[in-house]
Amino acid sequence: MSAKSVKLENVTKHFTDDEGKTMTAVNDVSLHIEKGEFATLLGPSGCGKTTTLRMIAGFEELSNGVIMFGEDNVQNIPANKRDCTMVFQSYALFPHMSVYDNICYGLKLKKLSKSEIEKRVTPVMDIMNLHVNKNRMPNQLSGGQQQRVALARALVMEPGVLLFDEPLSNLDAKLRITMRDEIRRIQKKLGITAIYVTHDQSEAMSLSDRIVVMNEGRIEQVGPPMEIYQKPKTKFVSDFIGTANFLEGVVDKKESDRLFVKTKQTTIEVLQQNADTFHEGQSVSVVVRPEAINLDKEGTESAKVLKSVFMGQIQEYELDFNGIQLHAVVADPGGKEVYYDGDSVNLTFSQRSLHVVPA
Ligand SMILES: Nc1ncnc2c1ncn2[C@@H]1O[C@H](COP(=O)(O)OP(=O)(O)OP(=O)(O)O)[C@@H](O)[C@H]1O
Repeated sequence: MSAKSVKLENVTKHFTDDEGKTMTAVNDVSLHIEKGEFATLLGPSGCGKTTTLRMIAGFEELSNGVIMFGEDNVQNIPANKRDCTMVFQSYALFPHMSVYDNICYGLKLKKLSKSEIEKRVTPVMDIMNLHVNKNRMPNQLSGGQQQRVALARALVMEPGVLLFDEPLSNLDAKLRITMRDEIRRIQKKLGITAIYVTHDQSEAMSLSDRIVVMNEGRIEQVGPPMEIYQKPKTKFVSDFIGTANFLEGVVDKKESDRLFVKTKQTTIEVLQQNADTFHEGQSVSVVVRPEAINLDKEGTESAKVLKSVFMGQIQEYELDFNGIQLHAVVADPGGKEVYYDGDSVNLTFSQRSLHVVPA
């Protein structure tokens, strides 16, 4: 298996509907995915992630731009000749073929000998734990087992790039977690370049080296999961990834690595690496993650508890903070003072968990 890097340069896709109206599904997207990297395209329905994946696979033509696999421009290479394989949401197994024959299908098309096929298929079936089901038909398998066969069928092709189009959407919640761990384990073990499409942020967080957040056909931000969560560049990203409270205000003062934001509720000091990209007087939103809010009897800012819910590992609060509602989450509630509906509390914000984005 020889993993390939994938480069998209100014890729655009227009669609024209039956009435001749044109819409832009993917708008000037540039992206470089490294060899062996796991990258996830994440965004709301209709943001263009599947279209982007389909262009990489060769199922859709580009309206503009270039896609490279390694050093090769793949523009004139049809889908079945590209060095990539796609795993689909629907598994797309052949119902009349056994597990083994499904997995071998692509290799037979390539006219590999029986012994060569065996050599490739056996280790993949080992990794995927599929030997016991070798002779079964797809309709005798559970959803998770079918998806495992679909993944095995893709892996035996030893593609330079492995593409996933929401492959776990049809599985129940528990199995989704098992399968995503399995996908990640195998991808790491084999060093495959993987591009994965999902609208499920926890899937993207747990699988990816980098997440590509898309919105309305454009890339909003690319980065490792933690960076996307802690340092969102836009309000859209902070809202789409995790839960966010927003305090709207203006930059009152800035220093090299911090901003002082005057909001209607309070003035907040935020440690901000890119403070120099903001200017005094600029309208901004302070992203306050639920875990950035500390509740105490003593503190600088008072709030009222509207709702307090014990969830086992966490205590969730809805707070009224000078006219706006904040959602707060406190870990390990057993070891801390718990507040109840109607209580007055004081708030402090963990500076390091705050972030400022343009309004
Ligand atoms: N073949 C097509 N003809 C016309 N419009 C299309 C076609 N395929 C996609 N679109 C439109 O392009 C936009 C992007 O679609 P795309 O399927 O890439 O989004 P997505 O982010 O993958 O969404 P979802 O998660 O719902 O699959 C949508 O507005 C969609 O309606």
